[in-house]
Amino acid sequence: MSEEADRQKYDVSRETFDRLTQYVELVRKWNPRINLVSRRSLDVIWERHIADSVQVFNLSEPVDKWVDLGSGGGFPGMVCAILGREKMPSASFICIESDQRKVAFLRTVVRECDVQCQVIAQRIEQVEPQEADVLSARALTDLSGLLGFAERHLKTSGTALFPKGEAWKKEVDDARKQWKFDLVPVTSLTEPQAVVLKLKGIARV
Ligand SMILES: C[S@@+](CC[C@H](N)C(=O)[O-])C[C@H]1O[C@@H](n2cnc3c(N)ncnc32)[C@H](O)[C@@H]1O
Repeated sequence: MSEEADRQKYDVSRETFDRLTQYVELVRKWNPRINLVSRRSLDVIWERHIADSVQVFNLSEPVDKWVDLGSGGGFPGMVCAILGREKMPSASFICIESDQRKVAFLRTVVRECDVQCQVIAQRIEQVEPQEADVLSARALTDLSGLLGFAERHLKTSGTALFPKGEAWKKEVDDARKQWKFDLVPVTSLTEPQAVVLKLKGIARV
């Protein structure tokens, strides 16, 4: 596919596409040292990680504050911050990550790609409550664990966006023993068995 077709597929400006391209290059450069994504998935980084993150971003209305937990190499949080510069210019984006090497990577991306994103280098449990409008997290922990983090960091009226693999229904059943929430499972555009769980009204049972 040509670069222009790719850009149109993600529906972003030339400037945003260039930032994403620069970010992908940094992931490729740092990956052998700190394993940001699996080596295999590096070959399909656009289809697997960028597209996965773009679809999370596209599930949100414009908001003021977006917080991504356990951001690792920046999926989906850093991609959302890059898209947000163009599409949600008044939003602030925050990535929370406790691994210092990954934090160093994320801060390099912020600097070199000129992204507006705060990187908090602490454990999620220790960061002061964030009152986020949107909370995202991919590949961090099971849904019950994520809802515990949402209780701390998501506004009562906020939305959680959690990509999940094919075992998502079991995670939802388990979580319902302790939590109530309104759920919309959105079929993943990158993997037909996977979903992005969109949750609101999260509260303990
Ligand atoms: C499996 S990786 C997923 C990274 C990224 N979200 C992705 O999907 O590519 C999980 C990340 O969460 C971070 N993490 C795990 N527990 C954490 C905690 N309690 N506080 C902050 N970061 C945490 C790890 O350091 C790791 O980078």
